Amino acid sequence: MKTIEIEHITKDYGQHRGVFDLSFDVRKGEVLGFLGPNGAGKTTTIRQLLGFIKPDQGKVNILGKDCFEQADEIKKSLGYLPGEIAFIDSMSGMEFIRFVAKMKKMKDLGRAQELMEQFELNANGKLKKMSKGMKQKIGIVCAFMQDPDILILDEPTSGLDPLMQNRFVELILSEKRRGKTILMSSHIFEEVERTCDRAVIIRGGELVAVDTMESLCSGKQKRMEITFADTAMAAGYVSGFAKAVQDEQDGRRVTMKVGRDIDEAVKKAGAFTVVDLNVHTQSLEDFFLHFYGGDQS
Ligand SMILES: Nc1ncnc2c1ncn2[C@@H]1O[C@H](COP(=O)(O)OP(=O)(O)OP(=O)(O)O)[C@@H](O)[C@H]1O
Repeated sequence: MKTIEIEHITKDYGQHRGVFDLSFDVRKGEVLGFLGPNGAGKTTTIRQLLGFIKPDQGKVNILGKDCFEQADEIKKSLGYLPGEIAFIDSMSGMEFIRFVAKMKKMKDLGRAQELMEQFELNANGKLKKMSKGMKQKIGIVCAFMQDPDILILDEPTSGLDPLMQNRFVELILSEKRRGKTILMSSHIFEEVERTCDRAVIIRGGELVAVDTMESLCSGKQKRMEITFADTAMAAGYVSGFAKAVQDEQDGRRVTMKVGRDIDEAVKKAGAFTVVDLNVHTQSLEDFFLHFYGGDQS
């Protein structure tokens, strides 16, 4: 069942800025990664889901309701973390959390308290004196504290240190186990790889790819480096495995890029004496640059 449906939306800001004929959906209970370089149109898409702007063409629905016309009804089931949060600087973090809770008509702040503990957040200080990371934690508390069924998160870990990024991944995984539906834009490939079931990749406002993480990552390659006991063995290996290249400086060493043929690469080496072996996996980031093309900013 589709929880979020984006059907052929266009929001044209001119000069090829915006999103163009974009379609994808988020299924009930899945975590969908929404990826693309700066200016690709992720926030523009998310703002249409929140009903802040109306598509020029096409339809955006959440739970079968129109995101623009029925935004107020949808908001009851939705937790939203904006890319840039509009804080009221004169408030303390805790006052802001209470203010948001009041707007959401929440009475019980138990879940907010749990989240503050989980993210080691002391929200008593004034917002204007808080670091970007602390403000981001407040945004996370506000998005999750009502225990919504659907979460839309725009760059959720921006400003968080690696330890807190990890806590965030744990939070997403536990919410996923509880059946939540999550759409998350991100530049952090590791968090996408660890949390998402599928990913949508956009560039220049247009869809580039949509697939399961498993299938997207199956194209990831490894760089393998084998050192044999002598140069004759290395030459023998290269003659039997065309992808391998013998090192010009150290003739005992061969290097190659392997994917699904890793088994063949390893088994062929077994015919010789291996003295060293190194395997470097292509990062998800390097891998996705192939989809992004050369216009990363
Ligand atoms: N209100 C607006 N008026 C004019 N142009 C806009 C407006 N909002 C966004 N744009 C342009 O639309 C394009 C997409 O912007 P958007 O913020 O959606 O990208 P993004 O994928 O979220 O990027 P980032 O990763 O940098 O946050 C950009 O070229 C941006 O300058």
